[in-house]
Amino acid sequence: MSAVHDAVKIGIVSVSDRASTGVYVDKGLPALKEWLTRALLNPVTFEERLIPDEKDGISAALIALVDAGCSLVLTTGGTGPALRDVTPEATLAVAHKEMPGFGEQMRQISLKFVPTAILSRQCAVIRDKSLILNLPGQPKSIAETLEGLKSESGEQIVPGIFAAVPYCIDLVGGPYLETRDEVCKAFRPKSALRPPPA
Ligand SMILES: Nc1ncnc2c1ncn2[C@@H]1O[C@H](COP(=O)(O)OP(=O)(O)OP(=O)(O)O)[C@@H](O)[C@H]1O
Ligand SMILES: Nc1nc2c(c(=O)[nH]1)N[C@H]1C(S)=C(S)[C@@H](COP(=O)(O)O)O[C@H]1N2
Repeated sequence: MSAVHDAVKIGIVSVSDRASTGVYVDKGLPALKEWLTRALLNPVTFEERLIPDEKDGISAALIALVDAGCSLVLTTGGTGPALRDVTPEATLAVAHKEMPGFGEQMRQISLKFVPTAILSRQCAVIRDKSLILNLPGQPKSIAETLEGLKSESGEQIVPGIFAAVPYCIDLVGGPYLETRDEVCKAFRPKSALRPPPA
């Protein structure tokens, strides 16, 4: 498997005052790893951070992960309206480009799960050759936004945002990400599809 799929380094960042100080056990990093391992065929190396809701510390972690070669960086937590929620500000502070479609689509998807979806200010940006994506803090929101909503028979009712992630990473010069269709069917234009190995 690993011979035919590009290796990828992914940064995962859980932003939580309480989990980072041990008030509760962090469920964000395990949920991110579980979903990404299930969804991707590529061999993945994870770079993990569990940090408090501090803007400068979050920005510094994002820069360090991009500089370490992470093609994709996912954050969870700190996207709401509370005073301490500053993950979107910290993300925008390191942006070279904003990718507003991801935040818009994630809020649309999340409305299928919770009426408070619009309280998340989650955003996505490009920095160098990396895509940085904010997800809400509720651990269950990770699979909800990445994978979307499926019926009991597995039929996709609302597509998750991860379907657009592999092509986005192609466009910024990153590795060729391939997904398990039953978890998340990635979309690329035909002209961008890599021919299967002979
Ligand atoms: N990293 C996490 N691990 C486990 N549960 C979490 C985590 N982050 C959030 N949650 C759960 O989701 C709820 C809402 O998350 P939210 O990000 O709003 O937390 P918060 O009120 O900002 O506090 P904190 O930053 O201390 O996690 C929390 O009350 C908690 O039950
Ligand atoms: N898919 C999904 N999106 C969600 C939620 C959720 O449970 N599932 N929670 C909402 C709530 S209650 C809040 S306050 C905001 C912000 O959450 P955060 O501050 O933990 O990032 O995300 C929203 N988006």
